Amino acid sequence: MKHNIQSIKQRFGIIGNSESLERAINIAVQVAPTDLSVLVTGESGVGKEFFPQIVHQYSSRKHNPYIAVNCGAIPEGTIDSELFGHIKGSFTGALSDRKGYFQHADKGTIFLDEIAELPLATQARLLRVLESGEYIKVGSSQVEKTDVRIVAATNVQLEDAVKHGKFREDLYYRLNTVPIEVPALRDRPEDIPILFRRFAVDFADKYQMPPIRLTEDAILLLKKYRWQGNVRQLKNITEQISIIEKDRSVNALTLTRYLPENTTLLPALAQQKTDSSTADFSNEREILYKVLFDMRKDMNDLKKLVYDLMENNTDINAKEFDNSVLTRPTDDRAYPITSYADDFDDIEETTEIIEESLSLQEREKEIIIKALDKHNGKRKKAAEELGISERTLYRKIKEYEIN
Ligand SMILES: Nc1ncnc2c1ncn2[C@@H]1O[C@H](COP(=O)(O)OP(=O)(O)OP(=O)(O)O)[C@@H](O)[C@H]1O
Repeated sequence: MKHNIQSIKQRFGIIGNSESLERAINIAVQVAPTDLSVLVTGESGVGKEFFPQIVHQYSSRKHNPYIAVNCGAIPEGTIDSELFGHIKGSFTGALSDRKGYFQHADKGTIFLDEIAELPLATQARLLRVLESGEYIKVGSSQVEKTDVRIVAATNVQLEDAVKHGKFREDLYYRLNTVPIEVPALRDRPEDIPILFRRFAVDFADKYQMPPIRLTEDAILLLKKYRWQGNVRQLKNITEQISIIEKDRSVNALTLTRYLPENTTLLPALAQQKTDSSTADFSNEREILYKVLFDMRKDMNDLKKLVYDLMENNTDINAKEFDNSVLTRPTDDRAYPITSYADDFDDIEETTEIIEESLSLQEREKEIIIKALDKHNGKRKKAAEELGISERTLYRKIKEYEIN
């Protein structure tokens, strides 16, 4: 059956007309009626979650269960039991028999997100399901059968994980029967303005305000930006601007205040909100991070300028300073420096303080620990409060070795 790509996009709320995105959608629709496994790849925030849904909805399994499992959010100790179930008494706390997702999803589709996070032992169990539909519940010796279509997704290079012995090669080939690559936003800049417009209209609706619009220079800037956090980041920034800016016409200058320097840290914090009550908290923090980043950049520029001037033994006149270096993005005020001698100590001191407080990774770790403490170690709640996805939190916990 031939499906109209526009109606598919409309049905799933997918925005964008780029060839690479449409190609990915077409593959999903074409492979849907078969029972082949599908591996969806692409950077974080590109919209991978639409694809298993397309595969399910256009398959003969569409009236049966669709179960999405975030492998990265389940602790290693319980993942086998979650996926395959367990029998009563198989471990402390196993007070009764439990069905696993593979049993629940029988005759349907299971979406295994963040597949690279699966421990090797679980990978072996999964391979068996893929090859024969068989699995064994934790603590049991009885072989069970299931009829499940598997769609997996990952934002890491599985080939690398295979090379490093973290992912089974046989499982990789078995999953990768049909690969779907979802393009990064920077590789389809033509989709950026239309995504922005749609999000702007959606947030205008949500917050009962007129939609924000971009000026020409702002559109150019958006298209040039690297979007490490992809569509999720674009959506998040559109939301921030929609809430904060009174002037609904947004130019490039305004926009720069919301575009973080490209770092690995900020996109992680620029995740989609899950709960409106957490929106203010995380927005505030993101803005604070951005201000700190901008301040550090300004201070470094300033330091360099002062050292250069010192070295050249030049007579310093504040008026000769480039105002952009002395302008802080928070309020657009210039901070005039009247004499080098008077201010150099202050600058050094301030730089030290700022650099200290700008050990952002430390700060991030601290914030994560606080959020976990506050919610008695409950990752779901902590992730909600932090405005990041549970799997991002899981990754960060591992990265920072938080116990
Ligand atoms: N083409 C698109 N049109 C509309 N919304 C999109 C599009 N792509 C992504 N989004 C939105 O961006 C956000 C992130 O998408 P999604 O959760 O699918 O990303 P992902 O690729 O699964 O990322 P991760 O690997 O971090 O899980 C969601 O709110 C999603 O609705």
